[in-house]
Amino acid sequence: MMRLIIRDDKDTASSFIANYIIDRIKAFGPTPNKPFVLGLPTGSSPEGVYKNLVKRHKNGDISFRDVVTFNMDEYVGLPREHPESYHSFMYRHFFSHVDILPSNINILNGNAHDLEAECIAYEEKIKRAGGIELFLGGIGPDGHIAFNEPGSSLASRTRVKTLAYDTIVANSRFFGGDVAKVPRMALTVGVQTVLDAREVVIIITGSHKALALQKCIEGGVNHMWTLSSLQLHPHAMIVADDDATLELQVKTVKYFKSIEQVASTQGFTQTLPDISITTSKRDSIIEKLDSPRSPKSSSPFVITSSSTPTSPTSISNTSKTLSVHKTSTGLQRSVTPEPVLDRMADRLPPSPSPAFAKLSVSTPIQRPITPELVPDRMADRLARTPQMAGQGHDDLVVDELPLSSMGRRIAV
Ligand SMILES: N[C@@H]1[C@@H](O)[C@H](O)[C@@H](COP(=O)(O)O)O[C@@H]1O
Repeated sequence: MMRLIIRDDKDTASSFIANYIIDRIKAFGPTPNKPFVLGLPTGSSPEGVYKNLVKRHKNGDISFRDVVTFNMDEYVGLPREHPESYHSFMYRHFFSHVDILPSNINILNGNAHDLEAECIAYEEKIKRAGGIELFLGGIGPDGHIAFNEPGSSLASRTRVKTLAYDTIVANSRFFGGDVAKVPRMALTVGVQTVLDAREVVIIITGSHKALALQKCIEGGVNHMWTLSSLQLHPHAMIVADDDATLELQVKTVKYFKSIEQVASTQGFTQTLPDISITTSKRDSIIEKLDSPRSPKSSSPFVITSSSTPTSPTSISNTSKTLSVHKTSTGLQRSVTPEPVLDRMADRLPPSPSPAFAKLSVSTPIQRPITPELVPDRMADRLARTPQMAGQGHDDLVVDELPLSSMGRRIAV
């Protein structure tokens, strides 16, 4: 399920994420041949995360030498050297301060001659790098992720995008408050590009993002709040500060806080993707779990706890993690045995029954309904169409229905 981690303020949310990313990189153990692929955002929200990453790097806690990065987006037509280009932002806040190899940095080129080709090539490059291990992101106040503005397809991939007016206004603060100076278009990874990452971590801070957080967590999956697509991701985590939770129900906040608390007191860290499980292995596990049981293909996987070392910055300092293990017994999953899709049929008496037969359309049902509460005038229209009688529509013709003392009779 989606995790929501709540911290008091932006600083503690930022350091939580930075520590989390460092833990992930360390656990992955990247090498030049097997680098850790990290998706990165811009914006004011992740600035604190970068600050912490740089600090930890300077302390000698983490190296980015074997990390490959893919940025989410870039403005179209803004010179790369412009202080507000996402290229400039990334070097200013992160790349210039750590040991990442310039050849490992990938940012969309918003000045490419052929923008569409640039986007296609970017997707290809991500694929060639083995896919994104962890995508860090922020959101706009309208719930957009990267530049996937409201209404973006949830199946979208890297492409050219016209910015929504809300975003132009919000981002004008980086252009001296002048809306006219904000580029109208951007290149952005798609919603599906983000969902393809093995893990997604989103930072949301400030009361101006509270409605977006509420829509994305308590609302349904909706292309008008593109972050809500994370509900479909098996390993998504949102890290919010208190202010960003202002629109959430109290019980939602309490529940997510309790998950973290219980995990910590019970000695479980909520491990996300098993680093050793590659996409293909994961897919085959899912396939096995989904395939019908047979002596040969039955999938003996069960969720258990195991002891593995965790770093001091994990959610708890205990040593248990949740992971998938093989067992010698058969499939053990605590799911409802058979999905029960529709119980309504059970409630209807078996047909034909006298009660059911009475429901035929030619027999008006008498339902006392207050006149002004009848919004559907169809019955009236049908009754006023005498030519339909005798034309094979007898079953549709209803009598002119007298008003009863209780209200009005209608036919269905
Ligand atoms: N394309 C970026 C998004 O990736 C970012 O999440 C958003 C929020 O920025 P901020 O964190 O400054 O609110 O800004 C832009 O629209």
